[in-house]
Amino acid sequence: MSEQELKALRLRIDALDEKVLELISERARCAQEVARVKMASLAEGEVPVFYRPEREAQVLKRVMERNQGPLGNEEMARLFREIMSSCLALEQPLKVAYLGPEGTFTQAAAMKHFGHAVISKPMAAIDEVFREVAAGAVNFGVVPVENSTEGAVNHTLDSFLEHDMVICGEVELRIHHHLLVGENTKTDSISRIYSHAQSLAQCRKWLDAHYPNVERVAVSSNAEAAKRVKGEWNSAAIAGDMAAGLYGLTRLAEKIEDRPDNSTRFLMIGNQEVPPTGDDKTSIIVSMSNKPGALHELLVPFHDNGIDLTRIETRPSRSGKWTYVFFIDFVGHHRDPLVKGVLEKISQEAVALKVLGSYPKAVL
Ligand SMILES: C=C(O[C@@H]1C=C(C(=O)O)C=C[C@H]1O)C(=O)O
Repeated sequence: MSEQELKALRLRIDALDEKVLELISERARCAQEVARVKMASLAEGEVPVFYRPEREAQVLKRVMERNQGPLGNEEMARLFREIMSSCLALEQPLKVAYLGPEGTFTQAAAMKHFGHAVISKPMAAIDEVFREVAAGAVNFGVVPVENSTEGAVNHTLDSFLEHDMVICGEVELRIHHHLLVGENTKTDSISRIYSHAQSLAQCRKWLDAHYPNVERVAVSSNAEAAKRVKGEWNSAAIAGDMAAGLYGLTRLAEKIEDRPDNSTRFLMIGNQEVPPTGDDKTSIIVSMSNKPGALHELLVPFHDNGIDLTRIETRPSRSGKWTYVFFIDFVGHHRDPLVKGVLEKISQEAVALKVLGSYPKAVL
């Protein structure tokens, strides 16, 4: 390509950037106007709600539907995600607590869902994320809930039994694990591998094949594992991209998860009910009396009404030995007439039924 051609193209890009800049600024001014209208229409003593997850889901979907390429739908939506995040921060920056420390996949999930213009706060444990939201110190919390290889994150499910929380969103993240070492690590004499128990389990076969006799040490998070190896000579960590970058570690092996589609689903928890978007999911907790056919009775109304169950999980109820609660996710919003009918039917048979929340299906 000639210098001339290149110069002309760069001039075109400069001109387009000017337009993009002007349009983004116009959009941001519009969002400021939205904030003004929201404030003006408040009743006496009412707290304004700036963040509207149902609206954001619709904006992203529209972008993906209209996108003509050459950028892919996900890539385009990711750019718009960040624009919205910055626009919302002009209205009011969101405060978000997540399972830390910095560099966890939960932090990456928080950024994927809310964008980077939030004030984020790492917490040491899942339960602390719940408590931080309950105390009103942050607007939302982000916690992992299930992994496609390893199943439920029990701490999260159990925390829902102890706290009154509303689920306001979900996000799915592809999880790639790497074997990481620090600059002082003697790579031929690794005697210990640190990671979160979930991550060790997600890489079990790879570890059995490559490091069968090395001690596997479970720590509170894979970011914590990454932090530890920095100062140790004979240890490695299993963690993801964010932690590797944050602690300046070298990758001895990449993408060592046993299943290539290894993904984790995260939930956004808060106090805000989310209105229907037309493409929603609902999560409930149900406890049934311990009698024959109880689970069947619970499932029949879903089947009869053609409601798609996406997940069912059983946990000890904590209120009696050998009694259980069911965590159920299904497609639909609790305000949909069909879903309302199903929930009424179940509550007639159940010992207890709690709707944890209805929220837009993950867009990204
Ligand atoms: C602008 C609004 O407020 C926020 C910002 C949005 C945006 O930038 O598009 C969308 C929803 C809200 O989280 C709105 O409610 O429309």
